[in-house]
Amino acid sequence: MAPYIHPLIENGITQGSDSFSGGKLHCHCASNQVEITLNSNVAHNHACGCSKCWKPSGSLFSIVGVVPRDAVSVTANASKLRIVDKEATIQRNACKDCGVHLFGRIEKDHPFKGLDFVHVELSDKKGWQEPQFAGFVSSIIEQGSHPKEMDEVRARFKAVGLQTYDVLSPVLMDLISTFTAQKAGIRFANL
Ligand SMILES: N[C@@H](CCC(=O)N[C@@H](CS)C(=O)NCC(=O)O)C(=O)O
Ligand SMILES: [Zn+2]
Ligand SMILES: [Zn+2]
Repeated sequence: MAPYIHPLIENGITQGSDSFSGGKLHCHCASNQVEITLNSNVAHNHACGCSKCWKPSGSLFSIVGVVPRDAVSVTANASKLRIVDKEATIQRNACKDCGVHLFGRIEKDHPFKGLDFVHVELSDKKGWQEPQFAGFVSSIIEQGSHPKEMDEVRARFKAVGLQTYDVLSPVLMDLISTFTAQKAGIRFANL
């Protein structure tokens, strides 16, 4: 059986709009949905195969992007949110009833602090940035995907025009290493 990556990929990638300025995300509860409002489009939207990012049922990957945390507000049923793992770098706020992750936030010193991680399929609007690449691809093996299926998974991404990486894209890896270098006292001119 062909690997099922994620609805935003399997239903055909919809290109985002440059003028799109955000919308509301809802959890999967039938009533009293948790709602968050984003006053921004996402950036660095990508498929993530890691075990910690929320995936819709039947999908091998999560699709996750970032927004400035100032652009995120919880606008309904905040009392249903709980942090999945308080020790994790990304504190993923999930609905305690349906399990959907609404937003992930970084509180510790980190290159991506200030950005919240969100899943745009929780919105019914169009215009969100389309997925740009796939990261943490090999991590799906840790959740039970057979190692021999990996060629097929990577080929599926390639077929829809997305590069695959086993950590993050070069742009994001460079951002992380730049932050680490600066922490160690290295100064770069003209960044
Ligand atoms: N192979 C590990 C990778 C986990 C991982 O490092 N995830 C990345 C991508 S979301 C991360 O930045 N995690 C930080 C965190 O979860 O707090 C897994 O699948 O659990
Ligand atoms: Zn819910
Ligand atoms: Zn992840």
